[in-house]
Amino acid sequence: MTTPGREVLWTPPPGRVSASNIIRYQRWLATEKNVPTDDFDSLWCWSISDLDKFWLSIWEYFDVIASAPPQTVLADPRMPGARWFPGTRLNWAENLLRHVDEPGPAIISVNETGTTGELSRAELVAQVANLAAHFREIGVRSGDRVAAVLPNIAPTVVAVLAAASIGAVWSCCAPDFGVKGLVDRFAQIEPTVLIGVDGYQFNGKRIDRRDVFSALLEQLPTVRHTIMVRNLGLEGRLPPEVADYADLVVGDAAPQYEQVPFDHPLWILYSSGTTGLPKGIVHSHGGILLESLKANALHYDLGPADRVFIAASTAWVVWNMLVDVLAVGATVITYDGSPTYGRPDHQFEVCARYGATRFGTGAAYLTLCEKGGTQPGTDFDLSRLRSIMSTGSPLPDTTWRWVYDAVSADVHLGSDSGGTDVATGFIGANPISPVRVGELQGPYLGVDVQAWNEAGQAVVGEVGEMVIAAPMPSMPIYFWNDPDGNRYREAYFDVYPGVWRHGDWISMEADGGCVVHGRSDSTINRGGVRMGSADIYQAVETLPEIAEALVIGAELPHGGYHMPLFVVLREGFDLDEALVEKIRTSIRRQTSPRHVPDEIIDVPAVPTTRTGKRLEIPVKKLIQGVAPETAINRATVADAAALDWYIDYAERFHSNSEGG
Ligand SMILES: CC(=O)CC(=O)O
Repeated sequence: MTTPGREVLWTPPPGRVSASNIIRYQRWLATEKNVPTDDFDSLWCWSISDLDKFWLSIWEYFDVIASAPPQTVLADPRMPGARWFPGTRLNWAENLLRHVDEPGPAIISVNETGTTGELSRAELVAQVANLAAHFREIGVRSGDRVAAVLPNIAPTVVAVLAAASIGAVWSCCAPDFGVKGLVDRFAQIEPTVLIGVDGYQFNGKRIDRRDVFSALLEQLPTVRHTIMVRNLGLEGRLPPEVADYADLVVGDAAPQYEQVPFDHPLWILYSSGTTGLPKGIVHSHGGILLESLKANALHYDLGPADRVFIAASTAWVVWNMLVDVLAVGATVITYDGSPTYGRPDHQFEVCARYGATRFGTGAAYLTLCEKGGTQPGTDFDLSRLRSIMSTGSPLPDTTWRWVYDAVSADVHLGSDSGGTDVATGFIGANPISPVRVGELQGPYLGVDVQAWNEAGQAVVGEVGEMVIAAPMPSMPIYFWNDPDGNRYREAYFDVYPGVWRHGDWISMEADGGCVVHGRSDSTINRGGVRMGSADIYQAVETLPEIAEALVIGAELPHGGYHMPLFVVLREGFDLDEALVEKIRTSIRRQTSPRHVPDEIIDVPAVPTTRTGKRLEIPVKKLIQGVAPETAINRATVADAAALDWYIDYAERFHSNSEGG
C-alpha cells in the first residue's frame, strides 16, 4: 500500500551534503560539461535522458584506467545485447588496485573471535601480482574459468582480483554448499582451476570441508590445477597435486594487468536455481567497474577514508559489491563466521570494534536485532558509522524506526533493491535526499526505472511492474551456455520485448521515493486484485508474537484460489483464536480486507534460498500440485528440512480437496 507523505526519519545535515561526492560531481558536471542540475531528481532525469553523456561523465570523472579512450558510448541500445564502449580496453582489477598510495589498510580480516589480520594496500597489490603470476605459469589464459569454494576472507578477494587481472573468469560458491549444489554450478562452466578451503568456522565450530573438496574435484574433469586455502590451519599435509595458497602469494612478481575489451567476462554469478539448474549470469569488466564507481562514490558516498563491513556469504552478490568498494579506495572488512555469534547484534559489535563507517546487511538481520530487543547504539561505540545498507528484502516500517532509535539517530539508512542480475541496485540510497520511513530514496543514476500498469504505461503513486526501460552497463553480457540467448531473453524480456522486467512490484512515489511491494512473479491475485506479499509481511512480522511469515496465493484447477499464510511463532506463543484474530486485524488495518488470507498456519520454519529469499514460488507450485522434484531444486535451499513440512502440507491439502 502506498502512503502519501511518508514521515521523514533523517535529513542529511547541510555540511554532509555539501561535502558529499555527488555534490562535487554535480559541480564538475555544471562547470566542465555545462550540465547544471539542482537536486537529485534533476540529476537523475538528466542521467537517463542522455545515457551517452552520463556514462561518459562517469568514465571521465573517475578517470578510468584504459588503454584506448572511448570513441562511442552506447553503440547499440537494444536490449538484450546492448553494446557499451566498443573499442576500449581496460581491466577491472587494475582500476580497483589503483589506490595503493591512500592511507589505511586494503582489507581487515575478522572472524568470530577477532581480527585475523590486515593487508596493506601494497600487500594486496603484491599478493594479487604473485597469484596472477602463478596462474600464468600454470597456463591459465584469458577467458579460462577459475572456480572457488571460499568464505568471505581476504584470500577470496586476492583470488578474484588475480583471476581478473589476467582476464580469467571468476566464479565462487560459499563453503557451506553441498557437493551437488557445487557441481550443479561449476560443471556448467568447466573450470580449469579450482580453489578450495580446508574449512570455515560457524558458531564456535570449526567445520572441515576437505572431503567436499575431494568429492567435488572428482566430478569436475576439466580442472587441471587445484589450490587450497588453509583457513583453519587444519593438520595434515596437502596431497602433492594441491598447491598451498600461502606459497603462491609471496614473491616479487610485478603487477601486470591484461587489458580486455569492455565487455570481456569478469565473473559468473548464479541465479537462485530454485526450480532448475542455476543459470550462470556473466558480467563484464567494464560494466561492473563503471557501476561500482557510480554506486560507491555517488550513492553510498564512499572514499578512501571509509571502512565497509558486510558479513555476506560469497554466494550472495553483495559479497561482490563489497569487493567493489576498492574501486573508490575504501577498506574492505571481511568476516568469516556466524553473523549472530554470541549475540544477535554481533555485527554491530564488529562495526564498532573495527571502525566501520558503512555496514551492509540483509533487512532480515536488522529485523532480527529489532525483535531481539537489542540496543546496539547503547552497547557499542558506533560513532564512526555513517551509513547502513539494508537489502535482500523490503525493510518493515518498525525496523526503519528501530535503526534510528536503537542504532543511531544520525546514520544514513538506505534500503537498496537490485540483484545478482546487475550486481548493484536499481533503486535505493542517495546521500542528499531525505530518508522516509518505508521508502527507498529513489532510482539509481543512469537507471531508467519505471512502474508499469497492466496497459504498459508508467504510473506514479500506483503499484506496477518494475521495468528498466533503457540498458545499464552492468546488465549481464550473456548467460553461460546460452548461445542463442534464449534463456537470457526469457529471464527478463519475455513480457515486454526490449524492456527489462525484473519481477518486482514497486510504486514510484510523488515525493521521488520508491516502495517495493514484493515479487511480481509470486503475486497474489485474488479476484483480479493484485497484491504484493511484502505488504502482508509488513503487517504480520511487526507483531511481537511472529518471528517470520510466508504467504502465497495459488490458482487451483476449476478456478479455485487458495491463499494460506504460514507463520513461525516466537518462543512462548501459541496460534490460538485470539492470535489468529490479531493477525487478521493487523492485515486488514494495514493493507485491506482483501489481503486477509484464507488460512493461517503455524509452521516450524520458512524455507529460504541460501541468500535468504523466501521460497514463495516453489511453495506455491507445491500447493498447485507440482511434484516436489520439479517444484524445487533442494540443493539451493538454505535448510532443506524446512521444506519438508510444506511438501507434507501440499499432499494433505490435495488429498483433502480431492476427497471433498
Ligand atoms: C542489491 C541487492 O538487491 C542484493 C540482493 O539481490 O539481495
